[in-house]
Parts: sequence; C-alpha cells; structure tokens
Amino acid sequence: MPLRVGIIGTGAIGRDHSRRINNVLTGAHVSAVNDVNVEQAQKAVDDLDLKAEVFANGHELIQSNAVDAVLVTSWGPTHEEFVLSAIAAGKPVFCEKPLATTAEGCKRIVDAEIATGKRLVQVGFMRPYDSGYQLLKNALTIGEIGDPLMVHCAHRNPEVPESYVTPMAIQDTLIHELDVLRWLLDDDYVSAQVIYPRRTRFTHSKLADPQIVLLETKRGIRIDVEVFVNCKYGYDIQCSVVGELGVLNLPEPQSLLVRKEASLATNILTDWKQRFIKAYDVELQEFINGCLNSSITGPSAWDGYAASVASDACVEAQETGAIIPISMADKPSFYS
Ligand SMILES: NC(=O)C1=CN([C@@H]2O[C@H](COP(=O)(O)OP(=O)(O)OC[C@H]3O[C@@H](n4cnc5c(N)ncnc54)[C@H](O)[C@@H]3O)[C@@H](O)[C@H]2O)C=CC1
Ligand SMILES: O=C1[C@@H](O)[C@H](O)[C@@H](O)[C@H](O)[C@H]1O
Repeated sequence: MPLRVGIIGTGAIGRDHSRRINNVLTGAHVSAVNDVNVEQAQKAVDDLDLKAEVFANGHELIQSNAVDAVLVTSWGPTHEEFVLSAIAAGKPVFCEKPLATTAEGCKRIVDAEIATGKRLVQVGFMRPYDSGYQLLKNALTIGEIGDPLMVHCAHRNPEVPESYVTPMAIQDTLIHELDVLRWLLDDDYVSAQVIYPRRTRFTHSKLADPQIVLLETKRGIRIDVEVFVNCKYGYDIQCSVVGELGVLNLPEPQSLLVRKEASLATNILTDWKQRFIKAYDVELQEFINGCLNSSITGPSAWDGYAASVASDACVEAQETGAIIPISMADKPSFYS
C-alpha cells in the first residue's frame, strides 16, 4: 500500500517535493495538499497532475484519514505548529529547514517527540546526502589530511526577494552549514561572531549582505562562512577543510568544460533545486522508506534543535557584534 503524503505549503520546494514523490521516488504518492493561498494549492494539483485533495487548513490535512505522513514546506515561522500537530496525530513528519526559527521552538518539538516514545520527525537537512559532502566526510573519517584545523565556506545565492531580511541569512541560509559542519566534523560549536563587509549595491535596507560568520568548535576548529545572497553570478556552495596534512575541497557539481574560440568555459548552476537535486531525492526516499518500515532515521529533531541553538547565537551576534558563547545540552539517548 503506497504511503499517502500530505503536503503543507505548495510553493517552490513544496511543488518540487511533490514532483519527486509522484514521479521519481517509489512507495508513496501525494494524497493531499494545503496552502494559505488555496488557489496556489489547486494550481499545484493541476500543474503536477497530483490527483490530491486540496485542504483549506493544514491541521485538517494532518488529521485526515487520507494522509499517512506529512511534509511541511510552508514558511519557517509556521513549521513548529504543524510539526507538533503531526506528532500529536502520531503521524511521521518531514519538516523542511528550519525545524523552528528558534531553539526554544525546536526544543518543544523534541520534548513532544520523546513523549511519544518513537521517532516521527525528519528535518530537511539534505547536504549530508549530497555525494560531494559524503566524499569530504569519508576522507576526514580515514584521516586523509590528519586532524581538521580550519574550514572555509561560502554560501552564495544569486538574489533574494525584499522579504528576505538580515536574520534570514542565519535562520534560512546558514542553517545548512550549521547542520552539515556538525556532521562533517563530528563536533559542536562553542562560539559565534558575525562581521559585515562593505554592502553590495544589490541588497536592500533590511538586509546586510554579504555577511561573514566566524565559528569555533569544541575541538578548537575555526570556521568562516561567507553568506552572500545577492552575488548575482550564480548559486555557489563552497566548503574547504584545511587539515594538518592537506586540504579537502567540496567537489564542484558536474559540468561540461568547453574549449572553444580561445576560451575554456563551464556553467554555474543558478538555484538550489538543481544543485542538490540528488540529495533531495535520497533524503525523501529515506523518509518514505522510514515511514513504511516504522523506522525514521534521517536528520532528527535533535539535529534541528542543535542547529537552531547555534542559529540563535549567530542572530544575537548579528545584533550585538559580540562573540556569543554557544553551549549545547547532551544529546538524549532517545536520539542515539
Ligand atoms: N532544503 C532546502 O535547500 C530548501 C528549503 N526550503 C525551505 O522550505 C520552506 C519553504 O520555502 P520555499 O518553498 O522557498 O517558500 P515559498 O514561499 O515558495 O513557499 C512557501 C509556501 O508556504 C505557504 N504558506 C505560508 N504559511 C502557510 C501556512 N500557515 N499554512 C499553509 N501554507 C503556508 C505560502 O503561501 C507559500 O506558498 C522554507 O522553510 C525554506 O527554508 C526552501 C528552499 C530550499
Ligand atoms: O534552503 C534554501 C533556501 O531556503 C535558502 O533561502 C537558500 O539560501 C539556501 O541556499 C537554500 O538551500
């Protein structure tokens, strides 16, 4: 019996995940959709030929007998209520990042999930499923470059809308590095600082762009992440790990090298849909398989909480200009 998935939020990624569930992955189909913009939900059903029921309210979708599992792909500030509602209904829920926009909100989700006694939540941290990051992880695991000492990252988007403001550079964008670097380094953060270079003329009054985030880990690794969301030239994710014996660089996405007319050229991707298309497929197939086997194993609510603890500190660092300490509680055995 295929898994019947209900999707809350039929915007960019809600549509993309609907497409992949129905047309790429196995074992599931989209049975229900909801969006505050109901016309948009209906348009997703029509455009993608979803054969899904349109619900006027996300909580009614969660309660429906036509829904076995829930995907939350609405705006970040709405995630906590829907994830808590799915947990209360005893239904597995895949929540796009961020799990909640504050650590406090994530902790409410952690506590609610632990109270049920079983894993129900997977968070949409797709980078650990990316083949390039897995090459980095494997090389670090075998000690290819000795102990990691420093990490240099860049998270560049071509442009963002006027609704995208300074804290979102952390809560919506840097949250990916905050998660993947914990996993990559098997380490946690102890401090955060944010510095502001000269602003690009392509930003707006409510967005400091670019930003540089400086992090330190428990093992003393120093990390710098450039967050530049109006870089204009493309969607460009860089990660370079410097160790005692050498340097590991995240591979560039595969792209043809064209030698022609005294030029050597290759393309740069322009958005996240293509840059991580395989990672999205793998993470969601893992979620579907987990639901069918009653064993959710992907990035957990604790991972969402841990990333948000660091995210909260980075937002405080944005506001104060100070170096903000980060302290993490021990991971509950429930998530071991
Ligand atoms: N993992 C990744 O790489 C990516 C993750 N995301 C995450 O996915 C979420 C959605 O992002 P996008 O699709 O880019 O945004 P979007 O704005 O294209 O779509 C969000 C949709 O949610 C709907 N919505 C808002 N509040 C709602 C509510 N209370 N109930 C029902 N629907 C509601 C909006 O009407 C909109 O259609 C965000 O949390 C974002 O951080 C987005 C892009 C990539
Ligand atoms: O999660 C994503 C977006 O929500 C976010 O706005 C972008 O900055 C990220 O690159 C993308 O992966």
